[in-house]
Amino acid sequence: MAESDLSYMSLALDLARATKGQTSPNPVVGAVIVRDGMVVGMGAHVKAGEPHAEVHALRMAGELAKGATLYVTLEPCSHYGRTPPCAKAVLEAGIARVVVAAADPNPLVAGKGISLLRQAGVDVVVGVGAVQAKKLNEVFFHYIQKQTPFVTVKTASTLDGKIATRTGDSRWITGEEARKRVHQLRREHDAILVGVQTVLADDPALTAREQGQVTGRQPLRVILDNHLRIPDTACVLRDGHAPTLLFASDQAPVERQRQLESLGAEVVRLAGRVSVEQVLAELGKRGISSLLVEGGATVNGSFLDARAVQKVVHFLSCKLVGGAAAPASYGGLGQSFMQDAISLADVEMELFGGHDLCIAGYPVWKEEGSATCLRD
Ligand SMILES: Nc1nc(O)c(N)c(N[C@@H]2O[C@H](COP(=O)(O)O)[C@@H](O)[C@H]2O)n1
Ligand SMILES: [Zn+2]
Repeated sequence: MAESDLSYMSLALDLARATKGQTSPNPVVGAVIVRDGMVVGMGAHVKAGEPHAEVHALRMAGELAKGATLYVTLEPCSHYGRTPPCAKAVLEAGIARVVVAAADPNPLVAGKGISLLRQAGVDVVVGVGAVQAKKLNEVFFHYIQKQTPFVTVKTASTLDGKIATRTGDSRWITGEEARKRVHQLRREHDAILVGVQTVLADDPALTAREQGQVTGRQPLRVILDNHLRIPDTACVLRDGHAPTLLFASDQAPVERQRQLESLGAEVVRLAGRVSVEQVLAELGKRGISSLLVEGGATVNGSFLDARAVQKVVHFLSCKLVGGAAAPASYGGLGQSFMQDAISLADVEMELFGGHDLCIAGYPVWKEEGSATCLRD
């Protein structure tokens, strides 16, 4: 692999990274076209339904694309979706060499883009920057294969593992810098989920804010509420910043559902008690590819017990509150033995404001789980 291949791919990865959070359910993709050592075109996929990264780069390069090398972070597509196939456009433009970071796991593409190019005589190299490209598109890779959202559980606790004091006070565990990062995380997700207990205790807005202002794309707000106990006055029903979806049991009062619908909320009734598996299947059907769970101990524990967590983002604040009755980040059944503790892989740490440590990693699941109901 040539040194220059890595550096041009790194530019393509930067272009893709810049669009994080705005292309769902599509991947983030960057493309760079190089001819005789000069960058003659570049582009990124900006929004689902709009042209793919390769098309933007080809348009910029124009005639200069002939005989050039295309660096692209995801395999050029071969299918007619919302837009025509990029592999065809690459061939028509006369590109001589294509360097791909990662193959596309979309079953409609899955290697066909690469084959099409190779069959037409284009020199194709696959795997340059693959690790970074796959991580950048971890949401897309999960969703396109499972059809359920990639779940990130975000929690904040004190150093002694508490998410609130014994009186239930939880504002604020972390400082402003860490909270800024949480709003960025919210903006990058399609939906954000809490349980009704969190709404009753904190009345959160569940919006993505910048300097106190609700700006940009907002996640769908999802509340797990078996008995429809959410009050009419709840911020998520009143502020109009984003739609609110309530998951309830089919035993919940029909009259209450009507009242909540008249306030603009959507209610989905599920057979029996609301389960993590049912919620994820329903959100997946609605095209929600990423879900940020910001629940209390019960909801977080339910996701953990269901083994339905792809990523953990934990803010650890250098504070102690003590109190045997003060709740911890994850309730639920939990593990009986330390040897069954769920380890995180690919752990990354970042310090915010000098006192809040953000630990992010990927739970390693040893086996498949079974249906887990929410207890409230
Ligand atoms: N190589 C590549 N570049 C892009 O810029 C892309 N957005 C994709 N996406 C692939 O095509 C599917 C979406 O197609 P439409 O936007 O509906 O036409 C997406 O699922 C990926 O497989 N690929
Ligand atoms: Zn394409």
